[in-house]
Amino acid sequence: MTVLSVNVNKIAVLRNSRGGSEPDIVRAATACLDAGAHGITVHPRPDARHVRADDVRALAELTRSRRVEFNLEGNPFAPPREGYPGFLALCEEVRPAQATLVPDSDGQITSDHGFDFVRDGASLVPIVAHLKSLGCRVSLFADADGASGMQEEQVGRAAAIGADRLELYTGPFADTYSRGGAAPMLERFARYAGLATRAGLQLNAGHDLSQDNLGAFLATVAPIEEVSIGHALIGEALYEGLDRTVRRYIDILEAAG
Ligand SMILES: CC(=O)[C@@H](O)[C@H](O)COP(=O)(O)O
Ligand SMILES: NCC(=O)COP(=O)(O)O
Repeated sequence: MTVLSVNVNKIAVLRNSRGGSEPDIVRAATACLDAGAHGITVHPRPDARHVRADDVRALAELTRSRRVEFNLEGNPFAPPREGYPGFLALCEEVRPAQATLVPDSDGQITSDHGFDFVRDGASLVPIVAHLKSLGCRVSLFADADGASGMQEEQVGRAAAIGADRLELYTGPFADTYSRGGAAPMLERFARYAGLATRAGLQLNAGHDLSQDNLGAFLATVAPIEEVSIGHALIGEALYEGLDRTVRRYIDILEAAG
């Protein structure tokens, strides 16, 4: 079975909007694990717009105590700055079970592309080796739709880098799925997955996956070891939790007379 790692970045977005400590990211992650999630993902960004270094430390502690996977995502080339020690420094400190390298530029609103392994492969080799020496499984964010170049060439270069897995960037799939007619895109993803698997790479997938599109994706693209899901899952949790929560407030008001 494909395992689920819940990305809790959005809990920190809500928390930071008021500057306090609620909603509590460790409590939210604990609820996800209690519900059966297999791991927790965060993607701290250099501008600390949501998850911060302290959150990374607290979630590393939680996942260690629960013996589940902690997946830390980020750009290893982004320089450290005040409040952000840098992705590699965080990995050295907390030793996540999985480090997922993502080629985001600073200030990017969200991840929107994978690595071009022909261009970036050589620079990734020592970073991947270092992370593996720390005991991390290493995954590389990848454009399965061919946006970075020919699939055969991209997968061939990716396989030579030394990483364990590729994370298929599913944004383009989710986009076409929401507009209808995702079959050609799914075929491209399935083809890329076949090439990568034959090259000895395991596969993760993530970005804009949701209750709506996940089943269709997994029915066509295989084998996927892990999906990391955050934005849609937290939004869906609001819809699914609002009814119960509002009823509790009504109960309090009624009890108060
Ligand atoms: C790599 C990836 O697809 C996710 O980590 C996504 O980028 C979440 O990051 P944000 O929550 O900052 O959008
Ligand atoms: N790696 C993808 C991830 O962690 C979550 O992406 P999204 O569901 O927030 O788009």
